[in-house]
Amino acid sequence: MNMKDEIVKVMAEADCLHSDAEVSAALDRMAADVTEVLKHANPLVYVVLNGGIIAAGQLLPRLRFPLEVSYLHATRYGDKTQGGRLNWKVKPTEDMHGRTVLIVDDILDEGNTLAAIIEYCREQGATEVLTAVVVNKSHDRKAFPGMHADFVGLEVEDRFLFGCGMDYKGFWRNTLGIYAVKGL
Ligand SMILES: O=P(O)(O)OC[C@H]1O[C@H](OP(=O)(O)OP(=O)(O)O)[C@H](O)[C@@H]1O
Ligand SMILES: Nc1nc2[nH]cnc2c(=O)[nH]1
Repeated sequence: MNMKDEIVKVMAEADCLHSDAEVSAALDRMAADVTEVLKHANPLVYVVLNGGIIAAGQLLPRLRFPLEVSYLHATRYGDKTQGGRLNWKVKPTEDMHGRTVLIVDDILDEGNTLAAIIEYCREQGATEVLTAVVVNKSHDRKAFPGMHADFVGLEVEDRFLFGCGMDYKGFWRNTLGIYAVKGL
């Protein structure tokens, strides 16, 4: 099967775990929670590329207080369904010394990605580093016991997901709804 046919088939056979409307409602709740905590903090928001693009694009316009936005690029899955060593493609460039930093990503799975980013931001002098993810995957393989995000939209089951920033072989990041690959 060629790649395009495979990509179309994966979506046709996928299980929709959360509809567009459910994700949208979760983002509303997240935005309210983030606002409550950070409305006076003048945070520096870091979007984690590539997966955090949709999360940030949907969450940030819901935040009606002053903030700055930048990006970093760190990846450890590539086209695979299991993560490897974290590859920093672009490190943060803004001065975060003394700042409250909010990291925005699509998913907290094992948490190695966010753990490394949090550590890096603290080393760079951030006063406080908070994290926001659209989904937290429920399982007992977190990077360390108690690893969690500060703001979570939805809890999802332990399957390989795509949509809302998460890719299947580079495709289908461009949905709001969240899907699980058939059989994975
Ligand atoms: O909690 P973890 O097990 O570390 O996994 C979470 C990370 O995995 C995905 O990124 P990925 O490495 O697939 O890169 P991408 O964002 O470019 O797709 C996702 O966007 C998170 O950043
Ligand atoms: N696309 C995708 N990327 C991930 N990164 C960590 N977990 C996942 C997942 O379930 N799907």
